[in-house]
Amino acid sequence: MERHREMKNIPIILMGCGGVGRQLLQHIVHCRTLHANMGIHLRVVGVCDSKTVLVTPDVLSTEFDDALLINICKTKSDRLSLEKCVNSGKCEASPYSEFRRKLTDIAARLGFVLVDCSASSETIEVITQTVKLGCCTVLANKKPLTGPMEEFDQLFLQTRRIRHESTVGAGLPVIASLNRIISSGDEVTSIVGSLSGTLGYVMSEVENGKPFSEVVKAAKDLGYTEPDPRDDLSGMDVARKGLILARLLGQRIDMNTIKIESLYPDKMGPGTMTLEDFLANGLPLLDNDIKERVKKASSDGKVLRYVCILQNSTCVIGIHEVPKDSALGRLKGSDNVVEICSRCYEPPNPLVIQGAGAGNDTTAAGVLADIIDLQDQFPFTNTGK
Ligand SMILES: NC(=O)C1=CN([C@@H]2O[C@H](COP(=O)(O)OP(=O)(O)OC[C@H]3O[C@@H](n4cnc5c(N)ncnc54)[C@H](OP(=O)(O)O)[C@@H]3O)[C@@H](O)[C@H]2O)C=CC1
Ligand SMILES: N[C@@H](CC=O)C(=O)O
Repeated sequence: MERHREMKNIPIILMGCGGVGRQLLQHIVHCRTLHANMGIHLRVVGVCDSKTVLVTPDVLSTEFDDALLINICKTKSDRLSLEKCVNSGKCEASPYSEFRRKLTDIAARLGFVLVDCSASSETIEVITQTVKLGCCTVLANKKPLTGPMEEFDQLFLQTRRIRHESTVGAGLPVIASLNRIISSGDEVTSIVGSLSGTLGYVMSEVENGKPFSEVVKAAKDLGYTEPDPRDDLSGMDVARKGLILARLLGQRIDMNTIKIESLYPDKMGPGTMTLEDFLANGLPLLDNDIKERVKKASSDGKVLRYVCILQNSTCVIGIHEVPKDSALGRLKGSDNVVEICSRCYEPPNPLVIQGAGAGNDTTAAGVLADIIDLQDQFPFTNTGK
């Protein structure tokens, strides 16, 4: 029997074609049948990186076909320019300087989901502009949510059109769970967690006797770290997650109110050392100190974990010695754990969310689920079979 089904076409423009962005495009291609059965078609009409913007010639009627999407992934993973894809499908390339104008032009004609898989602090303006024009946004990038409070407020004026699950805990349902608790009037009293896949992995590997410098490089190769792993080691990446959670709880705070412990000295920072120099020469200088801290903790039956504590309107971030048999102490690899205490989830029985907290696959899966979650913002466009 023929089943007629209403379909939704959801146009997508992707910013950032690195590990997460490429994986997202692959997930979109692999999920075609699943999404078709759900009555959804994800129509990618634009992709950009830091230098080039690719868009379809007519965003109202054309889209990147799957062969082009796969070619974009291959081109970027071979570290070539997106311009190389122009001959392999229906698309036009422009320099990044035209990006903002192009996107706002498109947004005036077509509602789309602007997906931010970059690690840039410069995307906030175009996100806010297009959302104002009626578009939706999905973020893996934490920076647009962790700038000045006014930027956050501006963006969240359109809260129904914003999803950002992957900004905390990668694909884990941390934001969704917290939003449900908040919207039910259940007052959150604390959130304690190991929120960095990189630092979780690093701490559990140094515990096994491996040198700090080696495991940081391994975390980078596994796709857990930020583009510059110092963003993880400085605690900034965790601080951004802490700030996002705090702001969701209604705290009107900025990054400068968060107490952060860095795992490297200022003199090894991005302002003074190149990334290459840091990885080759800076990191090994930190091995001994971490080894000694691991040894000391172990002599007390404890292990080191990099922890974020949100309590009494403060956010504190740094290394703690925790019992080996605690929820934090048992963490392995890149897993995150988040414990939320509230009236309904009173200590010692918090709501616990645990699982893979970094990696391109799980992060891109979180982004894709967010896109699908926005389907109600898009009309039925045709009747398919
Ligand atoms: N990896 C993980 O486990 C997780 C990552 N995230 C977040 O996902 C985001 C992406 O991470 P990842 O894929 O690992 O990062 P990558 O460094 O692999 O990729 C970043 C991409 O963004 C592009 N880019 C840089 N600046 C801009 C800009 N101004 N406009 C558009 N694109 C730009 C880069 O372009 P070019 O190729 O030209 O350099 C690159 O393609 C980050 O914000 C990260 O914090 C969140 C949760 C988990
Ligand atoms: N670098 C981050 C990636 C996810 O946000 C981490 O290690 O957790």
